[in-house]
Amino acid sequence: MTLHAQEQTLDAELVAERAHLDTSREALRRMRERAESLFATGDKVAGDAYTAEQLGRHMARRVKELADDPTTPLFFGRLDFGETDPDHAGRDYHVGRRHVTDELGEPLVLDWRAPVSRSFYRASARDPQGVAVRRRFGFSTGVLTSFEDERLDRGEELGTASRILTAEIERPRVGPMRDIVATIQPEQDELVRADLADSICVQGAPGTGKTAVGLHRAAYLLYLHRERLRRSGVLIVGPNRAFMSYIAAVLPALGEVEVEQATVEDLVARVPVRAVDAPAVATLKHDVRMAETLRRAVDAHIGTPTEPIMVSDGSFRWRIGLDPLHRLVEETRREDLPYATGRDRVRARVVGLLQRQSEARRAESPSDAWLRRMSRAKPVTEFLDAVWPALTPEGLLHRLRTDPEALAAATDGLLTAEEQELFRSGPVGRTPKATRWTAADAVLIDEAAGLLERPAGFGHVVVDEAQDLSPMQCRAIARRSEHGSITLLGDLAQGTAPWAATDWRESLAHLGKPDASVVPLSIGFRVPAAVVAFANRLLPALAVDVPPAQSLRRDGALDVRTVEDLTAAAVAEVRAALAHDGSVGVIAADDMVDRLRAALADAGVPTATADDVEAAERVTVVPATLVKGLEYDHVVVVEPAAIVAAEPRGLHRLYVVLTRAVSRLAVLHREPLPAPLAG
Ligand SMILES: Nc1ncnc2c1ncn2[C@@H]1O[C@H](COP(=O)(O)OP(=O)(O)OP(=O)(O)O)[C@@H](O)[C@H]1O
Repeated sequence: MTLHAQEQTLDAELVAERAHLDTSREALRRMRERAESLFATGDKVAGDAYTAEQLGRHMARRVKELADDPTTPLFFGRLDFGETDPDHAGRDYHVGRRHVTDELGEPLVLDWRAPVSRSFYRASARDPQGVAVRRRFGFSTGVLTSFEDERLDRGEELGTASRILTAEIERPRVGPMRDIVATIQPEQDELVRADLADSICVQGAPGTGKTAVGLHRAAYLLYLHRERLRRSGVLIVGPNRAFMSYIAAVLPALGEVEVEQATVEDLVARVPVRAVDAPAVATLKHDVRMAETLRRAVDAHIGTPTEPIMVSDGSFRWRIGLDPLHRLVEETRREDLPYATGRDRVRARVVGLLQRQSEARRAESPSDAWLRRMSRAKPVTEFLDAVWPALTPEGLLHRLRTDPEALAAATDGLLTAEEQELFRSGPVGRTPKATRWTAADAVLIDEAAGLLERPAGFGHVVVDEAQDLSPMQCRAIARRSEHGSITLLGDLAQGTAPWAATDWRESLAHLGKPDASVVPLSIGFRVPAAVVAFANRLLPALAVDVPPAQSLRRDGALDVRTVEDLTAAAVAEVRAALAHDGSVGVIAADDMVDRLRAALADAGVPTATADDVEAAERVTVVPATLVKGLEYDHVVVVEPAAIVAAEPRGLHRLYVVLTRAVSRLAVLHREPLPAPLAG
């Protein structure tokens, strides 16, 4: 074929693909219209209010799922199967964000999560999986502009050399996080498509796509186990509000609108947090020994019966002797139920014994009203209050804080006398209500609540930035995933909390998933190679055993320089950065942030805050403690020494800060660089 003829063929193919895109968009529009009209008539056809509501919710969700964003491509790939494939001989499929079918129900676009689509991510020249040609499409604001073929049947494979993949990775970043369905890499896909029953822990250097993998796994599991997970729910846990708002749009863009997204603080928010613990106190409260302390404190309330129960019932008087009462309490204790369930059980058993006596005398079964009356009879309640008193989580913690004897008994052999004193230090109100609780108290109160009543669990929980969870926070998550599985995502090198994990096995044990596999991700998609090399200088000083990051990105720029006036230099750097596309993040120690914001405002550069991901301003000034998990196209780091000095694990913080840049990193310093960087 001549060059000209080849070009003509390519043009004709592009035209055909565009036509397919138009047809698919039109079909999606019809699907949505159908869903909308059903939604509108749903309440008229449904029999009762409950069904109408259920149906209404289902249809509303369906309409949302079928939303079409004209700026994102409806499909991004195509698979042409070879003539000899047993299942799909000679067929071709477009792969996209959701299923689109024509009026006859024939697929126009296959959901990326469908079994066939798997080959789009996993087929290779060595293992073509029946695929003759894999095609990737290039788009520009929703318009199909190019495609790229890999003839797997001829042993051709582009891998990470794909032009379209490179363009996607190197795209200047703006605004919130986006999905990566078009370019999920094989090692990521393996994690995304892991079985629902499998709990996994992903250890990955900055920018290796851990967050992306976690979110896509949630979407994949919801697709595969829709009914089950809709009932039990899927939960995404992240470190702070800024991060949650950064990732919030990814799942809805994939059609998944019903996933709960929360910080650990949100999960345990049973009491308002209105006080701050001294660091040593917080560390003690997050220690796993607190779990045993609370368990013992709850158990200590279970008493021994000392008197029989006597209940008057009209002309009858029932009596339960000490022996059966002892047996009944012992039996219930052995059942190891949540404490409040145990209390109900003891009450029910007492009423059962009364019922037996009544039946023997009256020769008839008692009515429900009688059973209710007996269960509320004063002697029964008094007995319960003596041997199995009602407890509240706040009351339990308050008692430990205010009653040294109760604390000593609960921590015997667990906490030293000094630790007990430390635990009781800090102001505490006269009553639980009057107490200003701290963030660590909230975690303890949640633990106590879990001992009293089991919380409803989720079918799957994705935990991001998990290296920063304390043992007690891990347990809070474990309670919510007891019967489900988890995806734990993190990087030990980025641990900045005082209790940060140094070994995933320990975290997994606290999370109740000791057998989960720990899988590394090593290819970085965010940070350019030169910047990675610079940040990696810190690794030996971080005292963690993790594989260093490798970058897929050869582009990017690093500029480290000494300056006289930090603020003026930062303003000049931001101005220069604004000449490029993409977002600009100025990261500094928390106490420098206001000054930088003010200086930028004076220079006529408006700035946004990290939690406002939809902000019109392109420049965000972010305190170093809030930047975890985020990324900016151009990052300006101001005075690394101050970031390190601000907290005990300051070098880990600096490692996080230096790995936020997508295209360019400028490091401005007046003081000498921290030692490991100065090499
Ligand atoms: N397969 C991929 N194709 C294109 N972009 C990708 C891919 N995987 C990850 N990315 C992009 O790389 C960047 C980093 O991804 P992500 O935030 O998930 O990494 P991370 O490992 O969670 O980082 P951190 O450790 O800093 O939290 C994001 O912009 C993400 O969209």
